[in-house]
Amino acid sequence: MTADQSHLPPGHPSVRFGKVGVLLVNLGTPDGTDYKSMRRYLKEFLMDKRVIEWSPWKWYPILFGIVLNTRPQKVGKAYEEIWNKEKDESYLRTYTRSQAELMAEALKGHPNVVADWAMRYGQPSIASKIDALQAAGCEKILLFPLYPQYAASTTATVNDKAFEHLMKLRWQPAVRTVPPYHDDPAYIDALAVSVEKKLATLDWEPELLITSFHGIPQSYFKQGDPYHCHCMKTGRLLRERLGLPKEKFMVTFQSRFGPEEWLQPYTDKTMEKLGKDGVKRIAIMNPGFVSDCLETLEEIAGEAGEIFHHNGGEKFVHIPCLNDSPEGMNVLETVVRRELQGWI
Ligand SMILES: C=CC1=C(C)c2cc3[nH]c(cc4nc(cc5[nH]c(cc1n2)c(C)c5CCC(=O)O)C(CCC(=O)O)=C4C)c(C)c3C=C
Ligand SMILES: [Fe+2]
Ligand SMILES: [Fe+2]
Repeated sequence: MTADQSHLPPGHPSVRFGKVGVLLVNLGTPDGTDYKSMRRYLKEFLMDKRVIEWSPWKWYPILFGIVLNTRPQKVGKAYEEIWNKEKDESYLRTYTRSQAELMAEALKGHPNVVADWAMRYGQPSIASKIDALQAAGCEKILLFPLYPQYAASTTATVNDKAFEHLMKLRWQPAVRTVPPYHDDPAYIDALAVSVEKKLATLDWEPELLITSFHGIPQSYFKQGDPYHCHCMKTGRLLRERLGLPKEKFMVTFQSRFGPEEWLQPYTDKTMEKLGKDGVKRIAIMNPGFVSDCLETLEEIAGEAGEIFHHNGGEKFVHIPCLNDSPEGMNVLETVVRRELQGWI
C-alpha cells in the first residue's frame, strides 16, 4: 500500500506501509564453482563465529594459511558435479527461489503479504532483502531460517545477521522469527510420504532406513545446543509414523569438518560398517535439509552410496529432500500461516 502523500508537508519523506513480509532464508551458496567464487563463499561462511567457535587467534592462521588455499579447489570440483547447469547455479539457490515463489502463490489470498528469499552467506543477502521488503511497504517481517532443527550455527546466525542489519535502521520493521519445527506433524507426515513415494518406485525393499543429519561438533552440543535432541526427536517421530521397528531405522550425522569430535554415529563410518556387517539394501534420506544441496547430492547420494557399495552393499537409494514438492510446500506454508497469526 502506498499512502496518499498529499497531506504531508513539503519535504516530508514519502511513506509506504501496510504490508507483511515473509523472508525465507537458507544457508547460502557460491555464485560459481571457480576458485574465486568458492573462496569468497567459504571465507564468509568459515569466518562466522557461530559456525567455527574457536578463538580467531587460533582459527584464522589455519583458515587463511591452509583452508582457504586448498578447500576452494576441492569443494569447487564437488559443486561442479551437482551444479544446476540449466540455470547456472546450485540447486540450493534454485529450490530456495522456487519455495519463495510458491509461498507467494499460496498466500495470494492475502494481498498485503510479500514473500521473498535470501541467503545467510553470499547473495541475495539478508540485509538487501530486508531493505527491499521495507521499500515495498512491509512494516512487519517474518524471518524464516529454513532449518527444521535449531542449531546456533544455522538458525541463530540467520537471526543474528538480520538483527545486525536492523541495528542500522532508524525505522525498524517489527520482526518475528520462526521457531524450530522438528516435531511438527505436517513436517513428519511430509517426510513419511516422501519415503513411501520413493520406496513405491523400487522393485526391492530396504533392510534399513537411515536418516542422515548434518553434524555439529560434540562441544557445541555439550554447551547446550539443542540440535542433537531435535534430530533424535524428528527421527523417532518419523520412525513411529512409518511403523518401523527400531532395528530397521537409524539416525546418523554427516559432513564432519576439522579435527574435533562431532555428533555420532558418523554417516560415512556407518555406511562402511553396514556393508561389512552384510547389510545389502539401504535407503537414506536427509530430513534436516529443506532442499537438496552439495551435502545431500554429492556427499550422500554420491559418496555415501559408493562407500556402501565398496564394502559389500548391493542396493542403495537416496530419498530426495522435500524441496519445492507439494508436500514440502505444505510444511513451509503450515509453519508460515501459524507464525503469521495476528498479522494477517
Ligand atoms: C564447523 C563447520 C560447520 C558447521 C558447524 C556446520 C553446521 C551445519 N551446516 C548445515 C547445512 C549446510 N552446510 C553446508 C555446507 C558446508 N558446511 C560447512 C561447515 C559446517 N557446517 C562447510 C565448510 C560447508 C561448505 C562445503 C564444504 O566446504 O564442505 C550446506 C550446503 C550448501 C550448498 O551450497 O550446497 C548446507 C545446507 C547445517 C544444517 C548445520 C548444522 C546443523
Ligand atoms: Fe554445514
Ligand atoms: Fe539429545
